Amino acid sequence: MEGGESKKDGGDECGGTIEIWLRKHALNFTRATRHPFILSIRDGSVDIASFKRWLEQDYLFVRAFVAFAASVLIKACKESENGSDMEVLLQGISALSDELAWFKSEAEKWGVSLSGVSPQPANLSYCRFLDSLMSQEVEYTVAITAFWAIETVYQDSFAYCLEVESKTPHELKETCKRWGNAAFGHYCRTLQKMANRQLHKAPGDVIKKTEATFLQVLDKEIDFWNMSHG
Ligand SMILES: Cc1ncc(CNC=O)c(N)n1
Repeated sequence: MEGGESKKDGGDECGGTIEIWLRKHALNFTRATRHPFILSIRDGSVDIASFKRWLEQDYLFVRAFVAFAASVLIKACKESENGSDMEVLLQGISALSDELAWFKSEAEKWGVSLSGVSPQPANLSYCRFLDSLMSQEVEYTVAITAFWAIETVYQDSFAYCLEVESKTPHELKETCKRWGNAAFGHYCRTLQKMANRQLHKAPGDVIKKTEATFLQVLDKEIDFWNMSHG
């Protein structure tokens, strides 16, 4: 621990609320980040049709995620103490712009057409959930924690596919690096500190609501991976 700074603001790497929840809900977190689809990428047995299905659906998801990210940014702007949160989120949105461009070029590479894709039920359900979190009534604490969880599931999942022992096919390395790279890992840890800081000063009912939302994100992510089975 470096000095008292991280303790005071609730950003404690081992004792923050988020770290407690990650231990308490380790089974759910593992289900979301070690899904059979991810394991199949990591061991090289991945079915390319599954990968293409995931790519199509995730492109649609990310378009909805941009709107959610913008809503989190607005909440951060309204919380006067969160000047630096606003900057982190703005950078995140800027990265999503590159990400949409990446989806288009990746789809072309795989001969996938993104224009005719319709969202699967699990995707629709996840997008509706994001919509519900965009409401003005949803506290910044709830929204920033959901945002952290959504980004972190991808970071943790794809970083696992890049570990030295992994047998991830060469053609999928780029995809894994998109979310599994060290800079994205750092971004997720920054989001985690932001969420912890909010939770540190939140009233009990908001903390409860945030924990339930975190668990909902994990369930939605599992359902999303399940779509790749077809
Ligand atoms: C279903 C899902 N969850 C998280 C992410 C990662 N965030 C933005 O890209 C994603 N692309 N898709």
